[in-house]
Amino acid sequence: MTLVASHMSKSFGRTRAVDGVSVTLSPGAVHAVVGENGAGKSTLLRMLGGAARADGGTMSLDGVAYAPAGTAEASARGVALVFQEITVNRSLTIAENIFIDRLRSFAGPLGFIARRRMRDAAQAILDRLGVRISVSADIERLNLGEWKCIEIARALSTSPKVLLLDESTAYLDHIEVESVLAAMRQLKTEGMTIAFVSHHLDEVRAVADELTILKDGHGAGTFRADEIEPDEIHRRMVGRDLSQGIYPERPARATGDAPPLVFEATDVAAGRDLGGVSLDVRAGEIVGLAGLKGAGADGLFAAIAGDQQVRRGTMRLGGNAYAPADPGAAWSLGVAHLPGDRGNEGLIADFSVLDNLVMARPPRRGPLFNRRAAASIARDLVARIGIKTASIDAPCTSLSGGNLQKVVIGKCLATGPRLLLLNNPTRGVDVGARMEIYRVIRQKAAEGLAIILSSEDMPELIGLADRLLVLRQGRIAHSFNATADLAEHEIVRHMT
Ligand SMILES: Nc1ncnc2c1ncn2[C@@H]1O[C@H](COP(=O)(O)OP(=O)(O)OP(=O)(O)O)[C@@H](O)[C@H]1O
Repeated sequence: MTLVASHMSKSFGRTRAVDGVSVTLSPGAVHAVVGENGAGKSTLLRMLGGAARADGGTMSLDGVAYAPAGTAEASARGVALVFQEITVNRSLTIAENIFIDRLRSFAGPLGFIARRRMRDAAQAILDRLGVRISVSADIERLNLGEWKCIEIARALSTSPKVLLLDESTAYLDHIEVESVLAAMRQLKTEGMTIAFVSHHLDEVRAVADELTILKDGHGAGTFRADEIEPDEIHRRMVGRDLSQGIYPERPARATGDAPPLVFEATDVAAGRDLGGVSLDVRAGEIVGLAGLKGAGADGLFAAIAGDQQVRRGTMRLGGNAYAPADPGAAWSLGVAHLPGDRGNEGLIADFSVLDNLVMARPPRRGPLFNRRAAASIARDLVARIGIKTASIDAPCTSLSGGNLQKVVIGKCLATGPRLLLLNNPTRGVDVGARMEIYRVIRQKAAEGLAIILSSEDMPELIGLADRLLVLRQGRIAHSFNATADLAEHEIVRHMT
């Protein structure tokens, strides 16, 4: 099915999120949409998928006018959209989540849902996607990437002709990314029309036939994917040359006394995943953690951040025994945690940018909230991290996904922590903004902050971490004492 969208526009108040953008999505082809955070990618996809009403422009499907009033109408016309944020309902089963809009189609003559049939159908879709998820698994125990796969399966359950994926790979580890990219290739050969948003040009180059670049709501060109070089894409997206690399220079290794130890874990076991890990982090150090989902990094962060009680082993912070009873206790002892899922854990979306930035440690004058000090902290962070927002009082619901991520980072820095736990800090963040964030992280380390960085992005670990630990099955499988000359495959080799 061919989806033609001409001169699409959408404003939010005075923000022209999408301004006169045209795209043509063709059957049997994958069309990537790339651009900086806030460039209008999600808004464009949402209009195509019926989740946002266009202010201007026209669309057609195989030549027939198409102006969906909602996602249900789009779906009935054969267009399915996977949203950027996680929308899985944790109180439902995996199969119910996949068929959430069509539960009734599994109802028998007496109105009971034929659960077995629904489960089999759900499993068939997951298998088609190539991901190893069993429908009988407990949904609460799945990780973010697996939830994302359930959402993609939900989109496929309607047998769409057009599939729109908004940053669906951002939550996946590299094995899941491979599965989803392979599924996209397969769907393409079956004649599906596919559009997807990604900040990873390697993915774009791996599967896309065409790509459209958005810049500040405008179309900045549509190209055949094999006809444009990554540097040129970056230049058009960001408006500057990034070929010099996006990682800040590493400081020379200090000679003389080693900086003080900030954090030590000895044989720490916690939850389901963490089997016994020892590590230490010194002031000014960035220690990287690599590993597949469930390999232990999330469990380790949960233990350090006070989200999960330690089953065995000990932790020390600044030389003192450290066993936070809950996340509040960890924050107040100077441990800031940037969670992997900003939607569920990091932000209160209805609150303003200011409120979210200072939430973890609101400045006070006596017993009262000091709004003037809070505004000054918020303004400083907005400028330093480059948060694109109409004002510090705008609600976080008005920010694009990548800018939300920057707010979570700002929130962590605002507390002046001594240990910072970063879980995929640049998930969904565009390359230009990533560069800014890396600069801030490096600068904070230079000021003495101890940082543990867990990431699914191998180049990020190599580019930023001073040392790297590879986790496998809850334990440290390998340590690299330097990362400057590491190749991705050397890390991956220890992960599986
Ligand atoms: N509901 C909303 N209310 C107000 N402004 C909004 C709303 N949704 C989006 N915007 C604004 O529209 C612009 C485009 O946002 P959009 O989410 O489409 O960007 P994006 O390219 O998908 O970014 P990202 O890569 O960060 O996800 C941004 O300036 C954003 O702040």
